[in-house]
Amino acid sequence: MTVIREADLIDSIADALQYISYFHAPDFIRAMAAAWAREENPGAKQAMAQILVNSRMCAIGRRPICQDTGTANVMVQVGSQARLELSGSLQDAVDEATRRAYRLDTNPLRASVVVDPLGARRNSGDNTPAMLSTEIVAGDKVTVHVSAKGGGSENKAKFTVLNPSASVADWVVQTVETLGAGWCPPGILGIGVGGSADKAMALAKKALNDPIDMADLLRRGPRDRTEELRLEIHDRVNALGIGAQGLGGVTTVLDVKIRSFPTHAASLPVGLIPNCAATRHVAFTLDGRGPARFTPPDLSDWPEILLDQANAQARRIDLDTLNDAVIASLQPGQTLLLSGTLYTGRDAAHKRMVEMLDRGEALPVDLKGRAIYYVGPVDAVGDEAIGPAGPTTATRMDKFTDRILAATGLKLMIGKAERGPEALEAIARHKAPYLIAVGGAAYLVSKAIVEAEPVAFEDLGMEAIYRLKVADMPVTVAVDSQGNSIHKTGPALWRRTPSQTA
Ligand SMILES: O=C(O)C[C@H](O)C(=O)O
Repeated sequence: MTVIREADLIDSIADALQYISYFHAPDFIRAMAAAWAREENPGAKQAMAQILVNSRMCAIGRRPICQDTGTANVMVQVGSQARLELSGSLQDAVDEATRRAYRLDTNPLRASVVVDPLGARRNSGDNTPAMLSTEIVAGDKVTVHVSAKGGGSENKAKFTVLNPSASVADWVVQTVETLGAGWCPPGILGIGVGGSADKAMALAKKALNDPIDMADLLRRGPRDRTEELRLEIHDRVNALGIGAQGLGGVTTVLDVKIRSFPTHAASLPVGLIPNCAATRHVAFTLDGRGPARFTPPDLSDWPEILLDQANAQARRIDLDTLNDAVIASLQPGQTLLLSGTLYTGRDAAHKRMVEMLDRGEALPVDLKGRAIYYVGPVDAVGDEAIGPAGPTTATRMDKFTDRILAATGLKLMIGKAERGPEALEAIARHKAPYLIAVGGAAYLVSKAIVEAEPVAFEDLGMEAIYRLKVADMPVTVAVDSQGNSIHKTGPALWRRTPSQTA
């Protein structure tokens, strides 16, 4: 019987969480670089360029790829001939590893987990508890899959039970079309087919840990029904034209991973979980000889990309002198470099602001004529003004938008992904455009933030309101002051007929 020490397990999981916070896996870099190289829509290509440049910066700077450093998803497979020497529960050990990783002073990760989800939704402060799953397998080793799963992509998880004669591909393609861009495409689709409801979702999650090998599959052709289905879904989803960040383009998915399991004769359960541009996972095996070691990828794995050229064509906007003429002149798809003052505010801050307005109270910040950035940043280290600070999904703020715009005179919103009908109407009514920064380029974006100061709701942790000073922050106009949205026109332009259907 192999004995695995608790300290080795904890150290290995903590190191894995740190490692994946700043290193994309080489298979992901290769797939994203290939998608960037073949992209035809300049806006989508630029978004992927930012993702790749950000990724390389993070590998060098050892800072998080995305401000959403995710929930810690840990799958532990214990060999039946291995013994885990634990002082408490496995959950306790995994939580200790999570706590250590997320609170590491040289690279603190963002605490995103809230306890009491139906009530106070208080941030646990250290990203615990981890999402732990376990399995007893054959053998005398312990294998652990560690991933950091972002909220934006996890929010788009879907489940259905199809009629056994129905098409899984049809359901997946129709479903992805409804997901919008909050999951930060281009990414990976994890699909679980069969089993029971819970089994199908677990399979989908597991599938996301499988290597990205779509390029090989395209080259050699399918060998079985699962590979045929992967190819069909890959082709048909990319033909939807959603593209990077939902801007329209050739690539929406880099790969489609499918796992299946026997199921009831009456059922065809299907789970779908997307993974975003900040796909982060690693696996290791413990054999009783000490903690796992992780080898950093080679910097030559990343393509050489220069962003300066794109920035040279961007329009500079001074946030401190915004006026109606400037606002009215913003065009969907235009790239901007923002400088000046803006405020942050995301889910919890919006809810609280609207509750204050409902009670007739004054807000703690004056948003008149200002821009708000939907962001929950990572804490700063060293001489940083702020840690990685990419945008969060704006769609979640839609229900608050009309009220906030009407009550405050806010003039610009910055986030990621599309706005829904309610927000588009509010934007047109109040002539307050919506801009997007690239989800998954958080460290790059943070380099444009030169000052950051929490000014309200500090009890909300990363959801507090900050005053930021930015210098040349790169954004794209997504919705103009008339309510015209690039998330409608872009994908419509890039939609095409799938080249092959199995
Ligand atoms: O929480 C965040 O910072 C982002 C979130 O993952 C999202 O994609 O909306």
